[in-house]
Amino acid sequence: MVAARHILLACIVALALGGGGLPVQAQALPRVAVLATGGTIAGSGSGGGIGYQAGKVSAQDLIAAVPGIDKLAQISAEQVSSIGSQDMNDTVWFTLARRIDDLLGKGEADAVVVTHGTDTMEETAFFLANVLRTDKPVVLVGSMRPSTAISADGPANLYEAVKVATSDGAKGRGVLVVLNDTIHAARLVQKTNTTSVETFQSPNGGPAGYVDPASVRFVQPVAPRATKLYTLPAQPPLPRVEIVYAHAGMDAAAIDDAVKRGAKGIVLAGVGDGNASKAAIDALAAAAQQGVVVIRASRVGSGFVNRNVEVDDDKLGFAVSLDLNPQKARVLAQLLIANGVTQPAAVQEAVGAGRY
Ligand SMILES: NC(=O)CC[C@H](N)C(=O)O
Repeated sequence: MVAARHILLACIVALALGGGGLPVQAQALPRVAVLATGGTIAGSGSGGGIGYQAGKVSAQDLIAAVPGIDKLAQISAEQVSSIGSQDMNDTVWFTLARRIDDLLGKGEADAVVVTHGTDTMEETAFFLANVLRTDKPVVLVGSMRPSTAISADGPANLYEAVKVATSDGAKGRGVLVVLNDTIHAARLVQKTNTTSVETFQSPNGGPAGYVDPASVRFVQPVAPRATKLYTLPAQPPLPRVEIVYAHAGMDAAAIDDAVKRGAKGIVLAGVGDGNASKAAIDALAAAAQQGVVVIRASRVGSGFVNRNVEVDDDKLGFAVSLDLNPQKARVLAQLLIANGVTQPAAVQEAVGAGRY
């Protein structure tokens, strides 16, 4: 009773002082670590021509080119690599994942922004989404025009990425991609146009949200965290998983060769609903019989790949990628195999378990 009265009194005092009764403390800006990997956002050309080199501008210079970014957050910058993302690899991925978990896990930063080339950004985003222990905001950002281009889109995109990373709405959403005023979830995002600034789309669910001068607006609910997080081996590389691209007149050669090269997994970038010629399906079935993880995905670019429609996945020992495109299915297969998950039913369950 006495305790209850004390609490009541404390509440009344707090209410009386609130809204002006107490000195207002200037709120410290959130701390955002920018980890730079290269890409067109750090690209530089000689001017005039269309050519440029990715990954030439340093992390510090990228940030210096964004007016007002220091009003959004206390920014720190680290150079993780200086590559076009066509050269992204397991070594950089391991470094990124460990550094991000360190920065956010030890409370050295409140959010992380990764600058990255756009070609493989969706793969890095999906990889990080499946291995990071932290649930604080991690935002990948890039650009379609180099820093020296007319109307370079990098500075605006970087500004918006920091704005999203520090927004309340980003909390609990895991890894996001921000470009062109649009926010995408790591699982759904895809590069869909070779050169356009609105290249990133989420064809199987739509964007997570939008950024405008006034706000960061999420239009999708916060999805539950991925049920499984994968452990990285002590050292790269991840297990070898190859993508085989289906086409009219396909024979078994590419699949048989992948098995001979020692692939532990094969992802079919199938026609239509993850389909392929009889010769290719037979070769995949033989690979699955030998313990190779086989995931049927699609080269189409949108839509889900479904089980047991034209292909008897149950009988042949295949998993299907659902909404994952071939390049993301490949990353997941690598992580699964590295974590000892190779049975078709367990692979299938893992494909469906991620965060949207
Ligand atoms: N627009 C881009 O970022 C593509 C350039 C480069 N190939 C990269 O992915 O890094």
